[in-house]
Amino acid sequence: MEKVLTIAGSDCSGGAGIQADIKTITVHKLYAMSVITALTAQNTTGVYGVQDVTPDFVAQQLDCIFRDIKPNAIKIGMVSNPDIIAVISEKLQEYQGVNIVLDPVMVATSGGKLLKDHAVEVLAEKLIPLAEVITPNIPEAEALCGFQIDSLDDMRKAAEKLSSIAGKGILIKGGHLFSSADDLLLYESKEYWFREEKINNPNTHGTGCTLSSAIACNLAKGHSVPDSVLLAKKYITGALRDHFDVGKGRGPLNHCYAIR
Ligand SMILES: Nc1ncnc2c1ncn2[C@@H]1O[C@H](COP(=O)(O)OP(=O)(O)OP(=O)(O)O)[C@@H](O)[C@H]1O
Ligand SMILES: Cc1ncc(CO)c(N)n1
Repeated sequence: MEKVLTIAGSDCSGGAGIQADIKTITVHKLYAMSVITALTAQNTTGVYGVQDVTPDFVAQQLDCIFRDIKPNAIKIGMVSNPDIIAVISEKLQEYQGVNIVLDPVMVATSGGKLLKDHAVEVLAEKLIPLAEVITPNIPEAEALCGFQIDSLDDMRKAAEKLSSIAGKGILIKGGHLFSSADDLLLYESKEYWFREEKINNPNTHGTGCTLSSAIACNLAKGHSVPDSVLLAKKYITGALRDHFDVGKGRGPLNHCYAIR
């Protein structure tokens, strides 16, 4: 059985972060491991507290995993601050981590900040180049490339700009744009569009975490990058179509119905 590691923050309400990743990896019938970068006190209505793990303890968790069980793919989510980013970058290079999918998490669906402002440049310099695929949503892509994205054509321009800092694939998620949920992958200078109708479901807490860990699962199974994104897009669309409704705010996905 392939092993997938998630390096991310904990969401105590179970919708995003480590919890969403472990559910996704398990539904893909793979073995899940986790390195926790931060504890968050959050639920479907907001993020109420963040407690970062020390960089040394993040390093210790990574050492324990890589000295014992080598992951076939790695998903990186919330990384919180520059020191945590630096340590993850060093360790992934030391242990030659493969199939790295980086979700540059900055702000939660409910609005809470999950990455310090001054950490964006460090993320771009130290982690983004190591990734097989990065998966920014529209606001994250705007923060990384420095201009506003209002159209599918702007998504294309942003992907091209990001290809100068990203190692390989760039997937810009269109979930935050108007009426469609079209995602654009730029991989090996080729464009792939993954088009889906926008589902009228306000419960999108954890969609980004789930999509990136599903891509990591598919890479671990040996699929190509474009095929991994296609399968992950089907997974997320299936989970959204279930119209699961938990909590008082922007609710989570139902992983039990993502693959039928
Ligand atoms: N209402 C929707 N209908 C269909 N697909 C959606 C919808 N909202 C998001 N998606 C899809 O879900 C995936 C995640 O995109 P999104 O832009 O929501 O990520 P995100 O903002 O990083 O998520 P989060 O921060 O909530 O974890 C993308 O494939 C996107 O197209
Ligand atoms: C821990 C964590 N990671 C990522 C997100 C983004 O959805 C979130 N809300 N919480």
